[in-house]
Order: sequence, then C-alpha cells, then structure tokens
Amino acid sequence: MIVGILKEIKTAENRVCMTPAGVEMMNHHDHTVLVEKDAGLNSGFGDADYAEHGAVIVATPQEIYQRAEMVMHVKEPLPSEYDLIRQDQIVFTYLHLAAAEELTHKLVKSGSICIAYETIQKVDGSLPLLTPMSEVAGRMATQQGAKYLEMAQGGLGVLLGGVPGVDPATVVVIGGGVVGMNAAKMACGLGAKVYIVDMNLDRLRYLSDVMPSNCIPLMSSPATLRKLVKEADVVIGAVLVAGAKTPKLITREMLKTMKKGAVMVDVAIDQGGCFETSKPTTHTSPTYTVEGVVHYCVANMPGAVAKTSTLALTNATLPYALQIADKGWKRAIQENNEIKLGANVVKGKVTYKAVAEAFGLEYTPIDQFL
Ligand SMILES: NC(=O)C1=CN([C@@H]2O[C@H](COP(=O)(O)OP(=O)(O)OC[C@H]3O[C@@H](n4cnc5c(N)ncnc54)[C@H](O)[C@@H]3O)[C@@H](O)[C@H]2O)C=CC1
Ligand SMILES: CC(=O)C(=O)O
Ligand SMILES: [Mg+2]
Repeated sequence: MIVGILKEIKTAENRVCMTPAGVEMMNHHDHTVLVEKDAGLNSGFGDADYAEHGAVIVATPQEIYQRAEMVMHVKEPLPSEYDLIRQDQIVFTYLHLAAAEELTHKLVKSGSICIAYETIQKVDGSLPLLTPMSEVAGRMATQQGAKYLEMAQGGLGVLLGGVPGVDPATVVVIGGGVVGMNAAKMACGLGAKVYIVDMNLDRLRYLSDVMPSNCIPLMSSPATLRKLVKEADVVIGAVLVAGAKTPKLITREMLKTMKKGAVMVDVAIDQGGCFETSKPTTHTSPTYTVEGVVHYCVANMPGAVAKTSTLALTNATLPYALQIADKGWKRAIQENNEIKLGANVVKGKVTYKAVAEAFGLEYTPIDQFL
C-alpha cells in the first residue's frame, strides 16, 4: 500500500504521526511511505533521516492526498484539506467527530474510510491509541494549572504544593480515567490536596488502592461537584464517554461560586468539553476568563511537548497502521474488532453510533460494508 504521512497544520502542533523507524517497519512490510517535507522537523526528525529509513519525501499535501491509499495525521483534517480527501481513501488519525459537525459532514461527503485513533477500543474498554496522549495531557494539565495560578498569568496567586506552615492548593479532577489519574498523580507529587471524582465505583476503588493519601476519590454527583468547585483552586476536566460528546458537568451557575483567579483546565475539550463555559483554545492563545475564572481549553495539549508525544503516540499507532496497510481496511476490520470500533465514517455513511446521535444523522452499522 502507499501510505502518506502529512505534516500537521493545526496551530502549534509539533507532533508527527510516524517516525523514521516506523517508515522502515512499513518498508519491511513492502509498503511505500510518502512523507511530506518537514513533517517531522519539530519532533526532531529531518527529511534526510526519513529518506535514510526509506521514505519518499514529497513537497505538498496535495501530492500526498493524490497518491496515497492511506493518509495519516495526528490531528483532524482542517478546512484546507477537506477537498483533497479522495473517495475510498483511508484516513487514519484523531478525529473527535462528536464535537466536529462540519468535519463530519465533509468526511461523509468525501466517500473516504475514516478510522479514528480515539475510538479504537479493546475488549476491556480501554482506548489504546488515546491512552498515551491522555497520559501526556493529564500530566500537562497539572503543570498548566500550576502555571496559571500565578498572578502574572491572571491566577489567584497560590502555590500548588504550599510551603511548611501554609495550606497547599486544592485540585479537583473530574473523571478518574487515564487523564484524571495522571493529572492527580502530578498534583499529589507536588503536595496539593487532590479530589478525584468518577461515576464508576470500581474505578474509585482502584484509585483508592493506588493513589497516595493526599488524593481523595469521590463518587461524582452534581451535589459533590457543587461543593468541591467552591473549594477548588484548580479544576481539571477529564471525563469521557467514548466517542460521544462530553457531558457538561460544571455549569455557569457553579462557576459563579468559585474563587476569582481559580483555574479550569478542560482536557476533555476535544470531545466538546465538560464545563458549560469551555470553548477550544490554542497553544498561542491558551486561556480566557469567565466569571473571574481562568479557562485553559487547548484541544491538542500534547503537541506542545512533541519530542515526548510523538514517540509515545507512534509506539501505539504503528501496529494498527501496519495491520490496515497489510490487509486493507476491510480485512483489518473483519479480523480485528478493535480497529472495527475505530471506523467512524465509511463511504458516505456514519458508522459510529455516538457520532450519528450527536448530529441527528443516520447511523449505518459498519457490518453493512463487510
Ligand atoms: N486536550 C487534549 O489535548 C487531549 C484531550 N484528551 C481527552 O481527555 C478526555 C479523557 O480521556 P481519558 O482519560 O483517556 O478517558 P478515560 O476513558 O480513560 O477516562 C474517562 C473517565 O471519565 C469518567 N466519567 C464519565 N462520565 C463521567 C461523569 N459524568 N462524571 C465523572 N466521571 C465520568 C469515566 O468513568 C472514566 O473513568 C477525552 O475526551 C480525551 O479525548 C486526551 C488527550 C489529549
Ligand atoms: C487526543 C488528542 O486529541 C490529542 O492528542 O491531541
Ligand atoms: Mg485533542
């Protein structure tokens, strides 16, 4: 198969979706890999490095879309690419469609086969291609919370861990999955007082077993959240219902009861965000303030630490990319249920139920194409 590696074009997105080592593996499986010029530069991989590992360097995204049978990205295609996507082409990347109505319509119109990293799912419910970036974003969320608590950044002026004789900050993490647990670990390590809330009692039991004593796992309910946000210096949004639009758990009314200068980091923004007042921001303009509360809602947080993130992401994506390239999309889906769950839009139909539901579109089970 001809596989195309596109350069990222989202604001301050520095990751690349395949390393030179990945290109070499693809070559070993007899695939040709086209890599867009400078695609890996900000992750530490130059064109010469790719070429040495067997890539064909291509000057423009137009040529990649024209020649490749499967195009790969890290982030979703942006408007400049919508008309380049070809019928029957495989698009393999993060899509987060339940929060992206225009993109969903464009992909339906394109007739392509769109497999989303974030809905590929194992039998135990885990999301193997989301997990590594959730680990990065969770850890970063606490760093960003600490930074924006500083007064020069518009924050309250509280040090996350306090000092001897002075109370530490209170961090409330909503959602105790991969993002939430990683955020909480970092906040605990810095000495903050940490609450982590989830709806899944088994997950709360697990967190209670493994987290340090300055982390208090609590059952999520509107009443609990109303109480916690009043105390919070930092609130981290980390809930997910796989593939679906995020539920809004912190309302504007609740925001009004928070401390002025408190910080909200909505990591779940890529699926729509779990605070009513969240809207996507970028690394070049990451925050805004509502009701005196600083909001950080960057949808591609790991892009800021690309040297870590590219390696973590491609370690996870490459085995799946190889299967799709080796077998073609149909057989890869037939033989691997994890990849089957990644199919979001196929040949003009929405094949992921939560995406269809988000926009009142017709849902077509993928089995109809197999
Ligand atoms: N902004 C960014 O750059 C990035 C965003 N993300 C996003 O972060 C979000 C979280 O991802 P993961 O932690 O990997 O998901 P996960 O599936 O590991 O964890 C989600 C947790 O939310 C809990 N949950 C669901 N509904 C809830 C509710 N109403 N109240 C409390 N808890 C609830 C679930 O029980 C689960 O434990 C996703 O939207 C993901 O796409 C991930 C990486 C980067
Ligand atoms: C998961 C995701 O959206 C990201 O890594 O940017
Ligand atoms: Mg994202």
